[in-house]
Amino acid sequence: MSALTPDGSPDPLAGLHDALIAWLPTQRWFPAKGRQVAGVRTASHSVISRPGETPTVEHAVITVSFADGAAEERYQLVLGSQRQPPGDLEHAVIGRRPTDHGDDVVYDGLADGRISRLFLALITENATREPLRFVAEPDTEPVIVGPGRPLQGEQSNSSVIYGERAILKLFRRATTGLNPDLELHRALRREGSAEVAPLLGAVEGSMDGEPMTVAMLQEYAANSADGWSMALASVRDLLAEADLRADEVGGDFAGEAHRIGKTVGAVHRELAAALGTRPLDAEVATEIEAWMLERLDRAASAVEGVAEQRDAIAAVFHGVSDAGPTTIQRIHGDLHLGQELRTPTGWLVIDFEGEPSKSLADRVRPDSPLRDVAAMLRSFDYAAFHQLSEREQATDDPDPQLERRAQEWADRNRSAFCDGYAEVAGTDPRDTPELLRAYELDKAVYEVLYETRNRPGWVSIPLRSMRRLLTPAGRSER
Ligand SMILES: Nc1ncnc2c1ncn2[C@@H]1O[C@H](COP(=O)(O)OP(=O)(O)O)[C@@H](O)[C@H]1O
Ligand SMILES: O=P(O)(O)O[C@H]1O[C@H](CO)[C@@H](O[C@H]2O[C@H](CO)[C@@H](O)[C@H](O)[C@H]2O)[C@H](O)[C@H]1O
Repeated sequence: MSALTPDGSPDPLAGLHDALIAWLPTQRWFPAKGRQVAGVRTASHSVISRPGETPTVEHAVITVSFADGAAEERYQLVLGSQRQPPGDLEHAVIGRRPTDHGDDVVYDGLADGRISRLFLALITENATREPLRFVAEPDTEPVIVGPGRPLQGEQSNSSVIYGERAILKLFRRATTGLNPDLELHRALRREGSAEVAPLLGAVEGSMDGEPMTVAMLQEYAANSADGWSMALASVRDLLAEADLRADEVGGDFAGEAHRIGKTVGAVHRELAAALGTRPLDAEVATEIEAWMLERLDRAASAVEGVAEQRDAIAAVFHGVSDAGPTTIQRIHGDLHLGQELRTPTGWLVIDFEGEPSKSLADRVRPDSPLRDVAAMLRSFDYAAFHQLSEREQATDDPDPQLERRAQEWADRNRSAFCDGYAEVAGTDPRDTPELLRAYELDKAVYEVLYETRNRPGWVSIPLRSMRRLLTPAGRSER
């Protein structure tokens, strides 16, 4: 463990390394939970608060190394420290750090309303606290400055909400370059998109001499519900009513699936207008197939169920080369029902960061919009079979009738989504079934890996879909 920063100066977090090693794996946003952290060192560090202000507020990028020798990863921290922080910050404490005048308690800064308030104030003032630049988007109404409330729940990053008006997201994984979430929200704002929450500001910094996105501020969609919870409620209603068809159950979701399809179609049109399109030519097709195969081989070496089907899946990926004339463009890259919010007036798409495990270069690569469409079709499958997979784990007794009904829900909502998408995008995804199937299988392979690492109890959901997509019946079920 080094006590020096890359420029040779003493590491300002040196006294905290052991505490950070213990704390990181307990954080929801830290993806490498199962792996033992071997060490941390500071890659960059700055103090945001003014001398004498309490609490002291620091921004740091730390480099994390792992006991299994895997590649190091970098994460962003906002830290607060004070001799004796208020008792309600107890849950956020990371550790103690010796100073010249005694120990300070260091904690996760976003848990402290004083610190989230400072971030909002600095964005509103377009302030610079070297090397960080706090920027309000041009022509936005300033948000009334006040403390933020940390968002609870499943997240890859960390967010705070300001009085139902704005939401600030601190990106945890530190990468150089413009974060696609900020980049695409900026582009969509320029297009006047009604399908995303308007961007209000950002915090930008630098790392290794390159720009880096620290955080992003957006309008908060008050009174919204996410598509995943709504879809699960609908499936639950259907499975509880043995005698009714999906269209007869109170919680039928098809109208919403249709609206989501229109929303995704509109986002694709806007992204194409803002950032352009290119033909999916032979060279691009070969590249896309190569990424698919590379991830298939990773999944096959980790999961037996994938290894058994490896060649059959690889054959489906040829659908990309055989697609015929079509285009590529910037896309969302990790769409699912949880990335869609139902507001009182319609649907919003959130979180344009792309798949968390991909490099930035891969996440910003133009791709077929069918990657997003396929990801949504996968999400309808997930929602349909989630309850059944829990039931099967608990009882080990599959119920074919419930399975048929879950499949009925998936088919109904998948087609409603495609209908809505085709109405707005002007192309029907079902007109290129082999290309769509290639993307759907690629997503299922990704999900098998994702679930194996993060939620092993869920892996049966994508494995089941993977098998279905390889059967002749799976081809026509749309
Ligand atoms: N603009 C918004 N308005 C209301 N809630 C939002 C907004 N953006 C995000 N959220 C809420 O925050 C959660 C996490 O946001 P997301 O952008 O997906 O973060 P992450 O990148 O950490 O996964 C979402 O599931 C949603 O509940
Ligand atoms: O939301 P993230 O950007 O962190 O995306 C990752 O996590 C998602 C789960 O939260 C994961 O999505 C998978 O599970 C969903 C249900 O929880 C399901 O609706 C999706 O279809 C399925 O892919 C996503 O793949 C992953 O990148």
